[in-house]
Amino acid sequence: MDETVNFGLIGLGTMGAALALNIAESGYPIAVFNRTAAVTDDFIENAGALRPRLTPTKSLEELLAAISAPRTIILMVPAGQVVDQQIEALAPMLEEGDLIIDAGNANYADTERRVRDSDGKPYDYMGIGVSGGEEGARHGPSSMAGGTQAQWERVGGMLEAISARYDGAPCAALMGPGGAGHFVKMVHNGIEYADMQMIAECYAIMRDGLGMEAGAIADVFEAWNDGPLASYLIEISGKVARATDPIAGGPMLDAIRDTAGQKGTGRWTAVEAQHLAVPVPVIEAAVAARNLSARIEARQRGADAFGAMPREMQGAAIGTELLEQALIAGKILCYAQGFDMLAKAASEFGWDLPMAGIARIWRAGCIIRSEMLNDMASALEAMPGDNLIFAPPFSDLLTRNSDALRKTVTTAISAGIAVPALASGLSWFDTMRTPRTPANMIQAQRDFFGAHGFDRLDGKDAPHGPWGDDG
Ligand SMILES: NC(=O)C1=CN([C@@H]2O[C@H](COP(=O)(O)OP(=O)(O)OC[C@H]3O[C@@H](n4cnc5c(N)ncnc54)[C@H](OP(=O)(O)O)[C@@H]3O)[C@@H](O)[C@H]2O)C=CC1
Ligand SMILES: O=C(CO)[C@H](O)[C@H](O)COP(=O)(O)O
Repeated sequence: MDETVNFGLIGLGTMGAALALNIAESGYPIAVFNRTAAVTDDFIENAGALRPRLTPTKSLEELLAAISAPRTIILMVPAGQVVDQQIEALAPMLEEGDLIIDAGNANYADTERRVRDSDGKPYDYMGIGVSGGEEGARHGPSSMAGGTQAQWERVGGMLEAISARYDGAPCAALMGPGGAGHFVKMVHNGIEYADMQMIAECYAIMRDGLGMEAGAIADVFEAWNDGPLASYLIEISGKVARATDPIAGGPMLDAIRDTAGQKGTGRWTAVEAQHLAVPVPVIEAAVAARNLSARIEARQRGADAFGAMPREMQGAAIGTELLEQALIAGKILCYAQGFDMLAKAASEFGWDLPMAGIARIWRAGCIIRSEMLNDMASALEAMPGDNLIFAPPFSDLLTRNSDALRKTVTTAISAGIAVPALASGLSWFDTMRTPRTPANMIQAQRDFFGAHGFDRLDGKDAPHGPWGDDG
């Protein structure tokens, strides 16, 4: 084994520490640096058998001195200014052939800018999206690389070596140039928000509508994890529902405040979707739901002013089998929107995004990993450029399960259980099967107040309405 240190990593937080151990374990000795030196000391002390492959350093100068050319320095720090500060601090000390990789969650536009800024400088720059949380980073993440083919050839071997595997295939691939890797990771996180929100809405129906205890809800998630919904997020939802509060006893879930945090990747997805004019309402609903969850005082005020929701669900309106079918339909609609967004970005930015390849590297390692992604990879391969809802087996699954989604949404809404993600998915699906929408009214209104014109159905050249003095 070659023990030359060619890699360095800055930021030994949750992800950086796990990634450094994974890289070392996969056969790549690595030097590490952390702003707070005590964290580096702890990290090294707890590195066990991997200790000889790890070089602790106490300054950026020491870090760079510990790495031999060709030097690759991985940043695993919070997005935004911190990344820029690290690049600024490193840049004067870098030499021809050095490569900086931002492996955190960066906004793809920042990555594009940083790649442009590296032009004419001695160092190269790559943005790589890494998913899988702490466990994935330690034992096998899914990595979405942005960069040139030459850059991929330089670091792809290492990324594949540390990655998760699905049927032996590594979950790491080159997405395209510049910010493409971070764009794909951003959409992954948007889908993650939507997946999580739809699961939470099913939990709300079980808890508030069906009056089920956490243990019974855990049973349902565990059963679902043996069916078409089998996925990491369903698996951990079962574990979460099963867990007992070590402090007060009782279900852990019941002790957790209902305000969802967020670091911004879901919001970036919604904002970028608007820039691209691509409809991703399930993701947008999931972001809005997190924002609303944070307004805990306003929600209490609303309950006091207008009466608390939800109401009890009447009769045995829906069962958990129907709920499972609804979630199957919702999940397909959400992924169809996410892949649609990727396709739009590819055509807008001139990226040759490997659509089926993206589904393939999401099959293991990442937070949204699921069995369904295997079929999605085949569908995207068989019908490139088409929306997933039209590709068997998803068209068949939607035909079979969309009525359950409708019944679930209408029943939940009748009981005042908010199901924004499931409902948005359904409305998107309904619109996708409506040959004549009410947009003719919008066009008439726009023409009335702004003389914006419209197309006539009969093709005649008369682009304005008879609005007279009112218009
Ligand atoms: N946690 C997760 O599940 C995932 C996170 N990510 C992304 O990975 C990146 C790191 O996240 P995570 O490991 O969770 O974060 P943590 O908060 O656990 O760690 C942050 C790291 O960045 C360092 N750091 C913070 N601020 C500065 C600064 N101003 N200057 C220098 N170093 C700084 C910290 O050093 P110090 O010890 O001195 O504070 C620490 O090493 C983020 O971009 C995140 O979005 C990606 C996928 C999953
Ligand atoms: O990238 C991730 C998973 O894929 C991170 O865990 C990220 O922090 C999740 O986003 P948020 O904190 O906004 O829920």
